[in-house]
Amino acid sequence: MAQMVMPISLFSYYEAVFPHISHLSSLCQLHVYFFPVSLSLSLSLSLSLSLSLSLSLSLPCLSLSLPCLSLSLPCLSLSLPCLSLSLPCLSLSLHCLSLLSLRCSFEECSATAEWLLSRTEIRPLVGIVCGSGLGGLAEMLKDQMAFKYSDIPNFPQSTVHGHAGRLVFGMLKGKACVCMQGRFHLYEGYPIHKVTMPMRIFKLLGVETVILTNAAGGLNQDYKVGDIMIIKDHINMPGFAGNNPLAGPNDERFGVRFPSMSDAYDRELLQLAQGVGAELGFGDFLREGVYCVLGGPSFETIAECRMMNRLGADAVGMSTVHEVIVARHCGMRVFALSLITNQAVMDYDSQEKANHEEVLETGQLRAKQLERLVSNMVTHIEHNNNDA
Ligand SMILES: O=P(O)(O)O[C@@H]1C[C@H](O)[C@@H](CO)O1
Ligand code: HPA
Repeated sequence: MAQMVMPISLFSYYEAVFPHISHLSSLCQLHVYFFPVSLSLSLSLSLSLSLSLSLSLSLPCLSLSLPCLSLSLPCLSLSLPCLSLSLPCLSLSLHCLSLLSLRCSFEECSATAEWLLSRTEIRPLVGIVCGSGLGGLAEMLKDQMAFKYSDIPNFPQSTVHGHAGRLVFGMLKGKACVCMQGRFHLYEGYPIHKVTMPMRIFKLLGVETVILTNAAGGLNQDYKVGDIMIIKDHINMPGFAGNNPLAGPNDERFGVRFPSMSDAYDRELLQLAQGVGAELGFGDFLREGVYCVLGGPSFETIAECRMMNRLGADAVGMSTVHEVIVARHCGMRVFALSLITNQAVMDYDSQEKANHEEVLETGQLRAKQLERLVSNMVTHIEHNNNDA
């Protein structure tokens, strides 16, 4: 009897059972067949073992699945085949797929945080993320203890030039800090949960305040290359299409299901930055504005830049917003800065073209001022936990 391959119904099936898995297709290959009996086999590789048992009822146009058991053990590398036997109307399947690791679960983040805490005595209250070409911020830390991303369990790897790929613990003007010398971007191919996972690790390390920096293209016609823009708000373009790092089941141990974002950028920290900037004599190039994130890696078209500008964005980039959402979700205070490394091209007569080399060069030109602004701010930030 003819068998019908139903890959689409397979993915809806899996999304019903594991709604948090958005990158399943890249991990395993499965076939679903209708009619008398079907057998399918799959293999999955991952850093954690997860076992799930589901009961599913399949009719030609209906597939109903009930997860019965779901178990995951972080930090164990194992791959097991999955065997599923289906009968026309009723099927019972046991899936030994390493799927839950994709979520960056609480257990996985805790394991990473514990791994780090057991290797350093520094208990950071401030977490810093260095944008493209701004890794010099990490060099300001005294009594450093640095870990290569490739040595940290569950941590993604930096793949972009200008992002060194080191997590540096140390003291900045007497305050314990941890600094990501290199961040992750959607365009590197990481699932959005993985891009933002370091924020949850920051939280579990004890971080209370996150300072994020990035390189961005200036959309506001008053901005000049080299300006530093304090981010007062953002526009999450990928979020409009449902690409939000909090999509999927919510783990209340991190935060609430529906976090507010109207207070994403801490207003006291914003005021503090204005004050510190004025004291340092940075008034001429210190701005305050709205950052718009796109997925990248292609830079924007002229029409896209004009559109974003009309929507109220002052600068455009490819990062930060996802991290901010996750940091706020788990209750950390957020302050963020964009260095305007290039003018976004808004005019069809212009010969300018955005390019990564220019981004890195401008980073070098303003690096020292940006470092002074951040380090002076850190000295003034007050924390609940002052034992560190
Ligand atoms: O990590 P950030 O946002 O600073 O990096 C920006 C966006 C792209 O990754 C890159 C483009 O030059 O710089
Ligand atoms: N667009 C997007 N991301 C960027 C830019 C830009 O012009 N400059 C630095 N990062």
